[in-house]
Amino acid sequence: MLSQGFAALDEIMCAQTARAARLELRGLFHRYGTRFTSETHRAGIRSDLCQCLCEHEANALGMHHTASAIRMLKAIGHELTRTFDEAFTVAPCAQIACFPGGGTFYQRHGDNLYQPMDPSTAPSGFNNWRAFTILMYLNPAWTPDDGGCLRIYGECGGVPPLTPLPQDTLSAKSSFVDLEPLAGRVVVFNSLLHHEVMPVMGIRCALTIWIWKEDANREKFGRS
Ligand SMILES: O=C(O)CCC(=O)C(=O)O
Ligand SMILES: [Fe+2]
Repeated sequence: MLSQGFAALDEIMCAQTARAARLELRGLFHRYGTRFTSETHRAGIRSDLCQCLCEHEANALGMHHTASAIRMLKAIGHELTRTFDEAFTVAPCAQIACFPGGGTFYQRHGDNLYQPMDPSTAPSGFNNWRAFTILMYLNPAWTPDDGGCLRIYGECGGVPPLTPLPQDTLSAKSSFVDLEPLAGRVVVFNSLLHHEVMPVMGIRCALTIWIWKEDANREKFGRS
């Protein structure tokens, strides 16, 4: 994974449980809408319904399949971070997200960004302290007509996980892979890698957990 910056693991959760978790997510959004700010919607960056949800909150809401999916993602996160010497934290809560179809999308972005600065004005640094993104998809019977592939661009800086990427790997010309959001599929990638959700025609649900790198940015960015 470290040489290319991402990995996909299939059938980590059985299709039945993924289907049940997806129903729970859809039920939650149907009942309560989303607490997530619509800033990013207004700016045309993303058009999913999305919010933060912890395992205990999922259980309290009776979303037990979702809770077990969050637990699974966190366990994968803990396994992954055990393989590094550096200090990482697995975020306590997940992001839950459903794209309602109709061409909804999440435009190309990095979950973290490295901003090289002129050293005479400001230190270079990362935008936040996400190191790895771990996603699980919950979409049984997904077909190519449903769209919604996760497109991951470019190459990764490899070890250590937050090695800045050369800027040209982030250019529009960089190569990409498309991964379908299949039920039970887990995708892990370096949070610096650019990625986007291609136009979604079906209803596409996913859970995300981020792994944080403990560093000076922690003070700057807080625990969000
Ligand atoms: O759902 C996906 O495949 C990716 C979502 C994403 O990029 C994000 O929430 O930052
Ligand atoms: Fe992202």
